[in-house]
Amino acid sequence: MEALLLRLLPLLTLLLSFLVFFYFQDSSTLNQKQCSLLPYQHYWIASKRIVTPQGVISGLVEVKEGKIASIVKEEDKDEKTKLENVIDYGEAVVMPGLIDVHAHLDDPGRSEWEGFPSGTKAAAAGGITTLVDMPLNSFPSTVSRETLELKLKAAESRIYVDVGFWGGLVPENAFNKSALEDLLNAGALGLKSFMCPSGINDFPMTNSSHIKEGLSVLAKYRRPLLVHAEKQLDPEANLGVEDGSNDARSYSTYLMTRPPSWEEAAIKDLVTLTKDTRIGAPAEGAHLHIVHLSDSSSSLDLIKEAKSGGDSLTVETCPHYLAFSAEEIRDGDTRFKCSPPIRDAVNKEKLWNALLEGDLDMLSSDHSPTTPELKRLDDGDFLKAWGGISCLQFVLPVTWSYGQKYGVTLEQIALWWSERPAKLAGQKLKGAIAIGNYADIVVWNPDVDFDLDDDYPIYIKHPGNSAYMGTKLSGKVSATFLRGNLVFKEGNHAPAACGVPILAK
Ligand SMILES: NC(=O)N[C@H]1NC(=O)NC1=O
Ligand SMILES: [Zn+2]
Ligand SMILES: [Zn+2]
Repeated sequence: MEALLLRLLPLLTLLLSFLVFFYFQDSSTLNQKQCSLLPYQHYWIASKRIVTPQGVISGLVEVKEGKIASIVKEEDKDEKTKLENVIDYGEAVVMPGLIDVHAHLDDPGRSEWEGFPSGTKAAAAGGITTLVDMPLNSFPSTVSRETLELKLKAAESRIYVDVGFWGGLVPENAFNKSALEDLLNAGALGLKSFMCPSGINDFPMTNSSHIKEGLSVLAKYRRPLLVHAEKQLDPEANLGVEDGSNDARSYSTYLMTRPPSWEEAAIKDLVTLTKDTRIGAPAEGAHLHIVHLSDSSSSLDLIKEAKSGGDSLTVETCPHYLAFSAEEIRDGDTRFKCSPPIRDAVNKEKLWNALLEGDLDMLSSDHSPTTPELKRLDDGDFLKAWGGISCLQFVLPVTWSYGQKYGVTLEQIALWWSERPAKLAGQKLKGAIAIGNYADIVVWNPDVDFDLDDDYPIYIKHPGNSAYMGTKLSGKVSATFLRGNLVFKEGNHAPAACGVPILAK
């Protein structure tokens, strides 16, 4: 009996390994099916307008196992190019997926404001394939290894696009080098801090000394510090709201509470500190990134000067500063409240110029949603309403629609929304349609207009809070590929949430 068993053993082992092999192959195919609306992993995307770093070409992009395997121009195609599984998008634009380096998804802790599933579904529907989540508005704030781990847990199997995480630089950890290193070693892509109250209790503001410390730690990691650059100059300013001479429902009242001089004062401090990031200076290797610039006057001049002096400094603005102006904001319409505030039309024109001239490096959403109650749409009190624009799903069509007047090109969109953000977030295999990169791709139709009304499929949690509702936009996203998976197609998402958390190594 024993002898028989011994002789059968090799056979049994073989049988068992076959079973194991087929079981795993089957479950991965199954899983694959749920991640992608396509039945294959090796295919070609054809279009007459493919946006590459070398310009817009007509041709084909070969996708194999999640990466871009080759790019073939129409004129270089011959019989040897063996094509199978071609998806022909015709005139539609094929562009690298957008990378939003500034979004608040509020998960865990305030998922009634947004949350990973709704936020990343909105991102996929809007052509964003990667976003970097801000360390505040969720609870607790992401300011340590432990709180980053809570983020990762909350994101598990719930993200429809890739998500990276900024860690928070706050007074509590700024002078604690090992705590900051711990947070960076845990994978935070960089740090973020505020120079004014953030509106979130467990995310207090930092001063210049905290920021200096942060930069010195980041230098070693070669990761950036993102700063909300507003410095509260006269918090006691009498706005006359109490005595009724200024109406809290009027936008101009809110505008007075946060003048451009706040941005200018913060940036003055920052450009003193960024001298340390120059080659040969003590914080060489660190980088400072100013988020959501609104003031296009003195603040911008200070940034330009620092850059030309060799400081490692970049700056973003957001679509809402480019789309809207203070003059148009109606009394009580708190959907438009954000900080720094949307300023006048002259300021907006100058921001566009700075973007076109290359003085502004990139765009981000600063999607900062909340509930309708906290947005105070019922009483329209600009002073009490939550400050934050809800927009994640719409940034591509908004940039395109409002940019028409300025002759914005497809290459510029890819530069502002993909290539430069990828660099800031340290993502070498993202941000461009290039061989070897992840196949993170958006397909969209610049010529298709749509109304953002109640019939439009919107995935952000509280569409009514968005300042873009009720507008007409051009540039409709038809497909989004994430690491080769077709995760969104014509209003439908792939069944499974197959985004990956992105951690720095
Ligand atoms: N906490 C938070 O999201 N604040 C953001 N909202 C806004 O309008 N500007 C911000 O920095
Ligand atoms: Zn901010
Ligand atoms: Zn923000």
